[in-house]
Amino acid sequence: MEPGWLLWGAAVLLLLLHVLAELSPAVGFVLRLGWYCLLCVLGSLLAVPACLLLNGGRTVRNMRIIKNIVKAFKYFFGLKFEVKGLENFEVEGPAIVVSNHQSILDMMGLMEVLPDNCVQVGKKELLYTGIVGLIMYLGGVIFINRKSTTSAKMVMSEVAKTMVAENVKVWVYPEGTRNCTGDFLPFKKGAFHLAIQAQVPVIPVVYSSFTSFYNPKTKLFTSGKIKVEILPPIETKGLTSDDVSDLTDRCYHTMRETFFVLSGRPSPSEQWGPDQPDVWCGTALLV
Ligand SMILES: CCCCC/C=C\C/C=C\CCCCCCCC(=O)SCCNC(=O)CCNC(=O)[C@H](O)C(C)(C)COP(=O)(O)OP(=O)(O)OC[C@H]1O[C@@H](n2cnc3c(N)ncnc32)[C@H](O)[C@@H]1OP(=O)(O)O
Ligand SMILES: CCCCCCCC/C=C\CCCCCCCC(=O)OC[C@@H](O)COP(=O)(O)O
Repeated sequence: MEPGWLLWGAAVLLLLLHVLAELSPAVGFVLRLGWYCLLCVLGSLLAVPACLLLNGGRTVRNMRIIKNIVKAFKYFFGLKFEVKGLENFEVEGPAIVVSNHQSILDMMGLMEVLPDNCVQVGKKELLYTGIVGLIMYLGGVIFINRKSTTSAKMVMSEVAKTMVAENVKVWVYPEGTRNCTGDFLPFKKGAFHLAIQAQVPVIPVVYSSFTSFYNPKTKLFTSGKIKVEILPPIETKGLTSDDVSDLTDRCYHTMRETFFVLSGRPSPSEQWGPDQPDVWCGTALLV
């Protein structure tokens, strides 16, 4: 087929998709989410050779390459980030970063603020998403098996040693799963065990609620603004395993309070629970 016809075909297809998306929010939602996944695949196709050529294999240095590519994604979706407190990342040495996790779109918010030398903890299933899994592996993502507490704890304990030896920050989503309910899930304690075992500070990062522009239940995915706040580090020097619960609670309450402020919603004490408890925030692929 002639290239001219191909271009015409692509233009007509894009126009059709655009009209469909405008006519039906559900179609628009699926198309936008599909486009996001396609961007992740295309970005990975670009990043994998760059990471291999420039850094030779699996290393946290690859996160810079990944970050620079992913930071461009927001323009395709009309998303704006307003970031406060970046200076709080400037701690000497390693740290545990904890943040709320609403959707697979969080990847964009993550890369918007990701400090140097920082890797994320992710579920091992992500490793099997083809080229996207490969780029995560090359970026140094630490994969855990959520179906085995013993194995997840062993991996985390190993991380406590290596992050100090290699001066790396580790980003954990303490809710342990995506949650787009407009509130927080209870925090799991792995991140806080890790911080105390390594005697490194915890840096909380809060993203405002996505529910005004992204809601899988109502098939909403439009442009929007996300407020991000990096809170001051919480020291763990001298804390022991007895302090894990207190540290977890402290982070949870500070972050949840900040979440409601950033989201322009009444403070937690004035309301109860999630506003849409059964909102599911994912794609079937990422089970
Ligand atoms: C260029 C284009 C690129 C395109 C884009 C692609 C890629 C970009 C690259 C990188 C970005 C990657 C982003 C990845 C995001 C991934 C997000 C996720 O996958 S979130 C899901 C996975 N993460 C987590 O689950 C972390 C949070 N979970 C925990 O911390 C858990 O505690 C756990 C360690 C996983 C264990 O969980 P489990 O449910 O099995 O058990 P419990 O939490 O109930 O704990 C049981 C018990 O054990 C105690 N505990 C926990 N951890 C420890 C520990 N380390 N040491 C000792 N004890 C531990 C815990 O306190 C409980 O005891 P108790 O009840 O007595 O308190
Ligand atoms: C050979 C297999 C081919 C599969 C191709 C899959 C292509 C997938 C393409 C793009 C996927 C975008 C990946 C973005 C990564 C987002 C990470 C993420 O947010 O994972 C969710 C995880 O935190 C929690 O999972 P659950 O909420 O518990 O579930």
